[in-house]
Amino acid sequence: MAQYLSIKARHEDALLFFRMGDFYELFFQDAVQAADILDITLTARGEYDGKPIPMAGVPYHAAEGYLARLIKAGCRVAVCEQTESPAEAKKRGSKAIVNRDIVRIVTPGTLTEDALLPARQGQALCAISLGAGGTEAAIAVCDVSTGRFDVSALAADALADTLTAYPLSELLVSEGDLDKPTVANAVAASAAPVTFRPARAASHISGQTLMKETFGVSALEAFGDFTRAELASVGLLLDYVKLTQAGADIRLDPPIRAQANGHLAIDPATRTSLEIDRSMRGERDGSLLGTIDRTVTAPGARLLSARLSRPSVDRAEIEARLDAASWFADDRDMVETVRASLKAAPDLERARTRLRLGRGGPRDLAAISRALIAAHEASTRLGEDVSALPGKIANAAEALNLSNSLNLRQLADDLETAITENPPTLAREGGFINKGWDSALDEARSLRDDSRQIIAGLQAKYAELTGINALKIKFNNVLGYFVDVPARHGDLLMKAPLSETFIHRQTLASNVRFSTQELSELAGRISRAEDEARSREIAIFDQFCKRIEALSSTLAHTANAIAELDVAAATAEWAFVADAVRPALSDSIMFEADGLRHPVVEAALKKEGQGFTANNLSLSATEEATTRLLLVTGPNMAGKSTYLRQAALAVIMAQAGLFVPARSLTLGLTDRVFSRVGASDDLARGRSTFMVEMVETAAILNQATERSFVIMDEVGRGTSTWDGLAIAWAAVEHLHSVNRARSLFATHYHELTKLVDDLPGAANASLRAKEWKDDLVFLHEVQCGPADKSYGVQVARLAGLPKKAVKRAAQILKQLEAEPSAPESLPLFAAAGFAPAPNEDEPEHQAEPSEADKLLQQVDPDALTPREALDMLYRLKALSQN
Ligand SMILES: Nc1ncnc2c1ncn2[C@@H]1O[C@H](COP(=O)(O)OP(=O)(O)OP(=O)(O)O)[C@@H](O)[C@H]1O
Repeated sequence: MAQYLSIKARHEDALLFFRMGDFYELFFQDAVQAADILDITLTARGEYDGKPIPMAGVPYHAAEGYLARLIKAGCRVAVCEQTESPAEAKKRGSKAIVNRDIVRIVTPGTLTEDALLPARQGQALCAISLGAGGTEAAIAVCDVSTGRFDVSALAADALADTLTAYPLSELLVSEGDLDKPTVANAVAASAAPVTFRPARAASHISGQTLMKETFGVSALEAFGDFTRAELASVGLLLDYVKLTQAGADIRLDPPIRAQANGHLAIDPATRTSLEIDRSMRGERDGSLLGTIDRTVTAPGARLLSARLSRPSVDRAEIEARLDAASWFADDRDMVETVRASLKAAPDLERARTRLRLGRGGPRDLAAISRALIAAHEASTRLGEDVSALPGKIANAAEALNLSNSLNLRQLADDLETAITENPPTLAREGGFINKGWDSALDEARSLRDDSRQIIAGLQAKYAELTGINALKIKFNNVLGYFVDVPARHGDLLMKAPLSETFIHRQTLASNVRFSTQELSELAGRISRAEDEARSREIAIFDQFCKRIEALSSTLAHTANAIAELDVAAATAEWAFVADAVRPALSDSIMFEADGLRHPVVEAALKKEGQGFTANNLSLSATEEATTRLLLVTGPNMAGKSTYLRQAALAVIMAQAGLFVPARSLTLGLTDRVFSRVGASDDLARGRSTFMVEMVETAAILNQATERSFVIMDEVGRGTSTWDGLAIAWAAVEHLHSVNRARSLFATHYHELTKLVDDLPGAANASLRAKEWKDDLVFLHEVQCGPADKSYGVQVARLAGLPKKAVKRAAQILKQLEAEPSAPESLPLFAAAGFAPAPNEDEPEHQAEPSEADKLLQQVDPDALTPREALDMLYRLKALSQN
């Protein structure tokens, strides 16, 4: 208990997994909490302060599953192992306790086990740090399971957007930054578990020191010119990795400095509403990624996911990705052969990292060998002449071809020869090295096997000696090898002369067990040979780990090449299936789509045997007279949202370097995509539906630039009609005249369609529907010009509203339409020649009080006689007419 308590005291914030033999035990409050989460038995062991100590335990060989559940439930787990064997402890005295120490702290952002990680998704542990002025920030992001490590500097108010572009599993924040609004905002937007760290961990000095230490360099220039904030974020990150790895060396690849503004910015609300990698229900199914992902390797799947989450703004990079995909798209057979080879490649990236971290096993060695062989095979399919291939494929072909690296070839060959077909997860289980690889191992094994043979022979000899045919030689963990006879023969062996050979060990209800001198000697020989074999195997395993560590950066390169090739082939494969094309990129600010479709809606309709109607869209912010803002109207359910979303998705896919579902698309590179689609409460952050809608609208109107792409759906519907209409009206004008972004604006306010008369860059489009025999038929076709009406009541009927209610709604609608105060007569529309939105930089004009105002200010109504009041009214009327 003293040992337990001293270790626990250092890890108050984590559940302590205290290794005792074959179990991890938890005590006190930890036990109560874990028993509750894991649904395991809570027992008690010993006493502390006169009270029983609550205890719960999990078997070590099944610990991964339990760990996964605890992490999912938001816990952190400190794993405490026995750092010596009981035999070693005994050397210090018969009562000595085995030494124990923390070997690792498992947190949501530092997982490496396959069982604990989704294979097709990365995990990002991210540290954020603010510069001294509070406007500059930096983030350091790593994936402990693959070794990737990125650092970037950015504006503080871009933190939230950037964070949500990563598959964030844990966010590290310095306690010194706790009260900064930009940080609080980023933390709230990220929705990942947050770990607060002492401010001293986030110093640029600590960042410098740790980085030098980790990568064994004396100067950091080789990695780039880091800002103070970047170094501080690196310090925060590396300090935490070190802490959770309990002093083991940090094993990350050298940092890649992501370019500031190197990505298409997508804010968290847009990300969610466009369902890029998660559907609204939080699942991968039904998201864009879930629909288009045809990768066959785990690193490929993670790369595709990263590209969709962080599309590029670098034209050369996007073109290079598209070149690679196009090369495959021209040759379907090539796609099939390469994918077939890659399919056999296990997750090299994570296997490599587990081995580097000392958490790997023989299965990871086999994974590396199989991945290298599969990758080599894929590279040979790409053709002899690498120079004829597009850049990315040529690079991958060279990296994967084992003939280009003697060391890798040797490693792959050796692993293939040495490691058995189905090796165990843990090296100490043994039996994973093939016969013929190591003569000392073979010798130990044959000694063991020979002795086993002799033991098998002993059974026949003893049966003959005793005349007991049912005599057996068995083995268990308590007695080791023993002679087992049915109970009725027990006495015979316990009496002379047989009792001289057979030594009684155990009497059970139906059996009696004995040992013999000869058996014990043989058992000793077997166990020594087994120990020898095991330590030989572990030594061989360690040698392989060292070779892998030495080749670590080459292997990282191989894993990247596998991912690149896989994504390019998968893009082409999806293009075949979905009839997608390569987008053309342009420098002018345009969006010209012919026959554009929504990949997810189309796939869903296809499953039901229905077709999807493709539509065109042409926007350009380059020239004044062309349409940059399209007002989209149409009945409910006509396909407005789908039309808007497919355009935004096409921008994202194209800039991710993927093909787009269209007959053709030309896209002027976009700096940001904004989407305000549908509204939901964000009660956790104390925001009502309308508030959320306005916050998102504000973000767009404040930030969208001429290079941005904006879709806005039904802005203003969360409040009263007139307020909503007024807000929508103002938003359209602002988008058109101030932001000047390429925009699609869907609305049910038909009054807005008149705006195009005054806004030269705006036009109307509508989705067609036909009334047919009292029914409504949606054509899903976009046409020029505004829609005639909403058909809301018809849609309500389709949705199954009670007949009585539908009838009543139709009646009310008729009345409203007939009333003189219908929207057409609103003052809002009288002012059709709407003045341009006031420029924010200019102070708003303060009108002088009018003569009538001045007069009114002097009047005290209570002091007036009725006669004077009437006079005053005449004077005011005269003044106002002047
Ligand atoms: N181009 C299309 N081709 C075929 N079906 C489509 C198309 N667009 C939309 N749909 C179908 O119509 C349904 C409704 O589309 P959507 O949500 O875009 O309509 P909406 O006009 O935005 O409706 P509301 O105004 O009620 O929000 C979709 O779920 C889809 O099944």
